[in-house]
Amino acid sequence: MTRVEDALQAAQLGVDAIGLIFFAGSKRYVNLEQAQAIARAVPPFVTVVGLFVNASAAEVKEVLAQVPLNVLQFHGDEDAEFCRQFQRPYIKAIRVRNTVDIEAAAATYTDACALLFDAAVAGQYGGTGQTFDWRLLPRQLNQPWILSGGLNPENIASAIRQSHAQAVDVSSGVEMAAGIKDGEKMQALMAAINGFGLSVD
Ligand SMILES: O=C(O)c1ccccc1NCC(=O)[C@H](O)[C@H](O)COP(=O)(O)O
Repeated sequence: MTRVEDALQAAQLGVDAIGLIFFAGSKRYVNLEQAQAIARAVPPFVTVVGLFVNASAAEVKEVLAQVPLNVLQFHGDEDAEFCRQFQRPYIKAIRVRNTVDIEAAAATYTDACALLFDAAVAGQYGGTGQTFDWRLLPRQLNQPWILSGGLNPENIASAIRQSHAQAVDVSSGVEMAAGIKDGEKMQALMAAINGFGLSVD
């Protein structure tokens, strides 16, 4: 989310969480002022996730001091020791190429509140709009996990059926332009997943 109005509409549609990207290399980057406005505007029952890519600990702490984030999401090459130092639950994003990536992540980020499985696209960390082979996903994992990567109103139901995901994370699939959400697409996505009873970010 980069705009208060998009975050409010998502909250109205019933999402469980919204994400704010503090990675300057993203088209969806938000500065501290934007982030504060969005985080303060959303209702208290919507989890505000702050997303970082290979930031320094000082950068993460600076954001935490100024923006009320509930959860941190690390989308780069951060190790578990780095991720667990901030007194916030954390999500570790994994760019999936094969089942070994998933098994290694589950063995490494044991204290993550969730693992997020995303598409692996060379030279990009996330928000790619690309799907990956959902058959690689585990039937059972001793950790909550989130399906991500190229999800949109058209493929979301099939993705959930095939992957058995209990939570999904969607970005470009509900946008009209990078960082600008499309209200109709968000509505269509939520309608498509209605009935699955899962978490949406
Ligand atoms: O969205 C970005 O611009 C981004 C850039 C760098 C790292 C992560 C980024 N997004 C993180 C997300 O959690 C996205 O929702 C996820 O990658 C899925 O994106 P999409 O395939 O566009 O739905």
